[in-house]
Amino acid sequence: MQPIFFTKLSTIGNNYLILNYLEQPELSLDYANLAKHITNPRTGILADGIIILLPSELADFKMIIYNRDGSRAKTCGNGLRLIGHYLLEIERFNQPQITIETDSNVSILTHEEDLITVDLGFAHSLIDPCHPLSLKSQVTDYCGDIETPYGIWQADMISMGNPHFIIYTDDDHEAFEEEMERISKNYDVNVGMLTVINPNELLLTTYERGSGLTSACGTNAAAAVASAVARRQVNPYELITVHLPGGDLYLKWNEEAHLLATGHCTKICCGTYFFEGEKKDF
Ligand SMILES: N[C@@H](CCC[C@H](N)C(=O)O)C(=O)O
Repeated sequence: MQPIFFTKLSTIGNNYLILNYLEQPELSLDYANLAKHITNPRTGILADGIIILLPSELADFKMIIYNRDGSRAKTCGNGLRLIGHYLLEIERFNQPQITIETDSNVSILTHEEDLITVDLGFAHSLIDPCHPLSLKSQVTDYCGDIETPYGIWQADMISMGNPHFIIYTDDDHEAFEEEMERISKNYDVNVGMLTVINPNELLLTTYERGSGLTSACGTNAAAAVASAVARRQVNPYELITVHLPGGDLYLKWNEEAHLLATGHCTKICCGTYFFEGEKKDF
């Protein structure tokens, strides 16, 4: 039985267990298996995933993300801000900005008091990965057709380092939950149903790859803003409020066409989980 010390943090209801291996990387652990067990709502600590915090040779710190089902994620917008919040608390975020390596790239974090902003960089098209979205992008550069029981849907196929489909609708998002799950599993992507409220406000529901419906997904919100800016549905260079089931996230497409996300983070609890390896569920 291996004791795993964790800290659980949440931002607008998207919550992760942070395992701090900065001082002594724990390399022998099967993190994928651990993620499945430790996040189990009945026999573990309910969470959307785990984040392993490690030293980095490329950046100030490194983080590795596992979803609830044990799949590894390339990056995590909310997780990056949660790591910033955690590093502030343990007094390892003493400079104006820090850099975090993920499986996808290096992201920059800044803070004002305890409000963390993450620069998620460019949005890219999943259709043509060499195509960063810009105000000159054409819809055909990033939008593709997908087959659904409702007919052919159009999805904006966007990478924020991890893969996203953004689907526009004016209908109630709840009606599409099953279909979002099917699309997520078929295409191995995070799926966002998006409604444009006005040029500074969006409504978004996300079915996350590997974690299911969550209260909020930072990279999906960034992909939604990138799509909506490219389609001239929301204003570039201004703060866009994205209303998510767990609350509001504030995003901006800046002058460099980078996506920035800001929102509050909360520490929920910390403790020790006793990992038995392969365990039987009830
Ligand atoms: N909740 C995250 C995204 C986590 C990873 C995602 N499920 C994936 O597998 O790509 C966020 O806030 O970005």
